[in-house]
Amino acid sequence: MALTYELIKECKQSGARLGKIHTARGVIETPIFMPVGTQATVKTMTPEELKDIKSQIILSNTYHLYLRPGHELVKKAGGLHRFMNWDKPILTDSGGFQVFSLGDLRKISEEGVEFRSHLDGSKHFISPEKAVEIQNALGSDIMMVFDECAPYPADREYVKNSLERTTRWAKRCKDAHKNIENQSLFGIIQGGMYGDLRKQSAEELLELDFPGYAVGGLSVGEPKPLMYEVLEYTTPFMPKNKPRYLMGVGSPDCLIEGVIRGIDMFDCVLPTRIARNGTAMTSHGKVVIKNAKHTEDFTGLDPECDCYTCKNYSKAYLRHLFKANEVLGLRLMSHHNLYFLLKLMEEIRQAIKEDRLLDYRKNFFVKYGYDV
Ligand SMILES: CC1(C)O[C@H]2[C@@H](O1)[C@@]1(COC(C)(C)O1)O[C@@H]2CNc1nc2cc3nc(N)[nH]c(=O)c3cc2[nH]1
Ligand SMILES: [Zn+2]
Repeated sequence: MALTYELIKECKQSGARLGKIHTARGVIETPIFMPVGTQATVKTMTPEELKDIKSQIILSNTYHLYLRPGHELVKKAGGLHRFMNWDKPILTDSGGFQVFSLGDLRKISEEGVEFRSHLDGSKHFISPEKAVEIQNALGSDIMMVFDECAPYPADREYVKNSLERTTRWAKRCKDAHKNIENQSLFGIIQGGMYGDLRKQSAEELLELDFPGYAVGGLSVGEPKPLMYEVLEYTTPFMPKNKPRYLMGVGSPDCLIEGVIRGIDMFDCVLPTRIARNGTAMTSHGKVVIKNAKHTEDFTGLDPECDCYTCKNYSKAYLRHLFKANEVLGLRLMSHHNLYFLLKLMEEIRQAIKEDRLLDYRKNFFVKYGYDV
């Protein structure tokens, strides 16, 4: 079955919306946060634990899985869902961003991108057609077109040429993605920080009629207010009846601000990455567990969280695990951070239902310690 989006409700106070994405592997309630499982695993978490915290969909990466273990091997294993024992939806990023941010010595041409692997320096070439072939082998439910995420900052002429090539690549991806049942290909809007170029990219890609669209080229080091401004300008050009995905975001404030500006889907390595460094996102802001002040703090990580970690372990114990380099510390902190963001999205969905999203934002920001 082809992926469809059901618009349930538009928020009266903002651009936020409540929706459902219907896929062959189940329904995804939006707005949604997607835990990142770059190399076919959401680091330290089992699929059962991900289900326990109500993960509806996870993200994996074409670039990484192509380099290791190889998409042909994953295909032989029965596809990515079978390989990693995850039977819910998977979205794969196309490798465009990773090639530019991780690969080395990359050479870009109309044909595609030549780059050296960040693993062993071996030379590789990925074209739009190859990116589709890899994602088809992986069997992800949502595939992304092969695009160029323009660097930040970048001059207008570069961004314009880059977005026009990304549109040509998107067409090639669409042509290569024929008759692939149960795998939907999303377009990615580029245009850097230039409003008129964002409009041009959106209009060109809408002509290709993808079942969903992402906003790319953001969360690349630009100030948050600039990201919000570009979003504000871009989402109105995106179809109302299709999912809108903001790539690489993120932090609690950006998730709320993104939803308010009409975004339905988010992904970011942030919650799991900072967890492994010992930082927790809690209802009252960040907690850096290795801080000495937690040495004899026998209370839970977050008094308002009912996750497994917060119900069963103290800050003192978590601090001990991190000081002792115990793997359990990474697992418990990752569990909490993912639970925290997934619960935030659930509370945002509820606030949209009850037309109180802006009040929710204000209360959350005050408690978390953000500037209101
Ligand atoms: C690469 C890694 C680990 O993911 C984080 C983090 O580093 C980093 C690197 O620069 C900072 C901001 C410091 O954070 O930004 C990543 C999260 N931002 C992001 N992910 C994206 C993925 C994308 N994929 C595609 N196909 N196209 C895009 O335009 C695109 C844009 C994106 N923006
Ligand atoms: Zn918790």
